[in-house]
Amino acid sequence: MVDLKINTDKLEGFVSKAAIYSYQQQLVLHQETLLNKTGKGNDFLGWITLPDETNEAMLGSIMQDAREIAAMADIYVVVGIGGSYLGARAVIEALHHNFAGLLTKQERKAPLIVYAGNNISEDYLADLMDVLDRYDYAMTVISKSGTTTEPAIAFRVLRRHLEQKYGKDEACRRIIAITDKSRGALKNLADAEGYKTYVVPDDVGGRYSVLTPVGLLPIAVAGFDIRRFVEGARAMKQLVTTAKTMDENPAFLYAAARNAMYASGKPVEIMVNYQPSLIYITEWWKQLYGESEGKQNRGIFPAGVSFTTDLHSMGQYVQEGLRIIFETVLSIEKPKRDLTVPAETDDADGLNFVAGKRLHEVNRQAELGTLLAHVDGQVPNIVISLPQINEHTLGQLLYFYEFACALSGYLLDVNPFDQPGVEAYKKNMFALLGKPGFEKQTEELRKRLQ
Ligand SMILES: O=P(O)(O)OC[C@H]1O[C@H](O)[C@H](O)[C@@H](O)[C@@H]1O
Repeated sequence: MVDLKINTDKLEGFVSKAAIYSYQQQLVLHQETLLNKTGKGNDFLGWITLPDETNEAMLGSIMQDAREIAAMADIYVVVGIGGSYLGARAVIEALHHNFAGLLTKQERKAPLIVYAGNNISEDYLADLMDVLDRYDYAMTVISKSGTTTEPAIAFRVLRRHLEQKYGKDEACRRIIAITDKSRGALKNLADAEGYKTYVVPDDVGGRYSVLTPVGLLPIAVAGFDIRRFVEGARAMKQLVTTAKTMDENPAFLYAAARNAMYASGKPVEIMVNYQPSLIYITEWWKQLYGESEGKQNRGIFPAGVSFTTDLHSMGQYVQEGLRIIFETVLSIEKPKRDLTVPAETDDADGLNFVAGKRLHEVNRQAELGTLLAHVDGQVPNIVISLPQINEHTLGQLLYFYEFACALSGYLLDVNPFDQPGVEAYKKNMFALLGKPGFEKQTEELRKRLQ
């Protein structure tokens, strides 16, 4: 069953319902194009059928690995960047206790997941190793291409640390590589060292890979139910790949609404949440939409805020800054916990008017009040709601975002499955570091920096 809902009522007055519904026919064609694999980037459509293809054998193998890892490690290091880590982190942080790092392993019932290889900060990695000196740990290194610099450097450093700590054979038992089936430096290394490996399928790009072992292994190690997660995605797949009208298909409505916003002069979409645990869902969404749509000098700019925290910083800009923004609120109907505001006899802080109310009720009124204030400030709002955060609803949500992204990219007439622009910084970095083969650029760039 799908329980994700999308509401575009608060776009009224900015774009007409007719303008949104005018995308209907195109969306039906794009849906077919995706399923028939006849559109742009059609060699990267393997993600569409992942929810059906992830069978019991795959889930069983990952869950078995997760049990073994849990038995040997207090900490599990996930080495990867971009699509090779954001999906796992998004789901894990959404499901985790907010202070998982301060709980014991027994309380967590699983190793603590930490992340490396998503930056090149010396301080970050050195600080991480201080911690890894003190705890039992294991790690996975995830890179589809197997050649990305950030995770490759982190893995080189951490591999040395792991081998010094446990010896080569035991270190080998504690490493799983997730990469291309046959190509890339990581694949070569994994073969040479004898690491266990999982494959990122050729036709699944990094940012669409959360339903492969790239996302599933870390999520399982963190103690969450990957079967329910895949089931959620499967339910959403069934809906968004078959429903042919805007009213039935939430991916149609989201893709159409955001394109109508863009066409009306609002090129910035801010994803809003009211739970800090959802910040990485926004980070994952930013990569998905930013890399998929930002090309050929077009695309909606994906930004994110976490309210009410950011109402005390970015709130001012959203309310009164340049009117180029629309918001998409990810609204959660029911919290996982139960906490009420206590009553005080002297009411010195004047808060007795909320005494006895759940904190969630206060948060909810903040959400509704903000929605109206922002709409009054000329910031239209789309609302995506989930009854609660759990593995099933997250599976639905992530697949919904993926399918809507593919449709939205086609509406913008770009290839939503490539990211040619990402290479520019890499080439410069290699040249500046003096990588063999980049000699000419090295000289040119160094001159420009003098
Ligand atoms: O999995 P990898 O090949 O290491 O790629 C990791 C990430 O970095 C690349 O530069 C791309 O921009 C991302 O789309 C990708 O997810």
